[in-house]
Amino acid sequence: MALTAVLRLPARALLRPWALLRGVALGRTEAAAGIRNGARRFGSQHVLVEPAAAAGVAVMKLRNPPVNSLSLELLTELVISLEKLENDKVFRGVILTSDCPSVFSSGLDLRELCGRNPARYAEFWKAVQEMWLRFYLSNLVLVAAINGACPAGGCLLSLTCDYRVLADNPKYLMGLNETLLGIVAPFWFKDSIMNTIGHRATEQALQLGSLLPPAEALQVGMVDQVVPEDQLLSTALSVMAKWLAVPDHARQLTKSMIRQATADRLLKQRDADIQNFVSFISKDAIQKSLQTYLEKLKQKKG
Ligand SMILES: CC/C=C\C/C=C\C/C=C\CCC/C=C/C(=O)SCCNC(=O)CCNC(=O)[C@H](O)C(C)(C)COP(=O)(O)OP(=O)(O)OC[C@H]1O[C@@H](n2cnc3c(N)ncnc32)[C@H](O)[C@@H]1OP(=O)(O)O
Repeated sequence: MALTAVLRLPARALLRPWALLRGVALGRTEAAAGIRNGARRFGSQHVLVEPAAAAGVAVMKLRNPPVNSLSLELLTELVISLEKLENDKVFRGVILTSDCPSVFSSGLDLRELCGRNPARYAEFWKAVQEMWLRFYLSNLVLVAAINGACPAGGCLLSLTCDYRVLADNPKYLMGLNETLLGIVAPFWFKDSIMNTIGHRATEQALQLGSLLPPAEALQVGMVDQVVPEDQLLSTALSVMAKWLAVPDHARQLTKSMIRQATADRLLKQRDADIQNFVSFISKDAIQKSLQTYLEKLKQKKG
């Protein structure tokens, strides 16, 4: 089912997440197999959601091969999937991870930032904002199990989580590298990282566009734990158990007390932020810079 068709579905369908997601994305056979096995397994084209072994926990996997770039479709499906889990009283926590080998997410889809018209840029940026706001303020416990490279928008997505566990692999670099592309991380990207690693570390990481290997990401506080790759999911589940031992209402109000002010800064100026983005990204110099970066990425293999 096309994304536009999903968005046209009636509101009551959106309140019945599993029916919707099953219909959206799984072929009849796969959906039937999920029910037959007694394990409900749901998904959309780019997001797979399955219950974890632990009660009340879902695993949400990004699957937009090859590198989980955050396209308009993936961003929209992420938000819909999270909303479904929030509306399903069964779930209290989500482990966010990748279904693509060696990449958690390559960040915003660069094809969304190049050669599009202003209306499309605006639509895309609104979806980026929405993803950040919904994940950052989610009342569920979100644990990122980072099983691959995590640059830029991928890092932002992980920063919305309550806890980050990174698999120990020197190739799994993480950070907000926007300056290296000749672009500027917006204030709410900056707020997200500054709330996590502090003022001084942000000054360096953001200006230098640092992509840190696991040991350095841990040292600076960008992640909370680094573990061998084969222990990533079990560690995420242990962390989740600890967080879920706290009564939801007390934890949720505390989370909101800490995060709402940061979210409000964007909420108060969403439209201005979109206009700012559209005008910035449409500049010839910025487009040239992004095209050059994309070309270099493509030539890397050759
Ligand atoms: C005054 C102004 C004030 C305020 C500013 C106002 C507004 C703000 C303006 C802009 C803000 C924008 C914020 C942007 C955030 C972003 O997230 S931009 C994206 C940044 N991402 C990256 O830099 C990562 C790039 N990718 C990689 O480094 C690597 O691909 C990888 C380490 C993730 C994986 O490496 P490999 O496994 O080796 O895979 P390949 O490199 O071979 O890639 C495979 C394939 O995928 C394509 N690709 C990679 N990343 C992206 C991407 N992000 N988007 C689209 N496509 C991507 C890559 O080109 C390859 O394509 P093919 O060659 O196979 O066609």
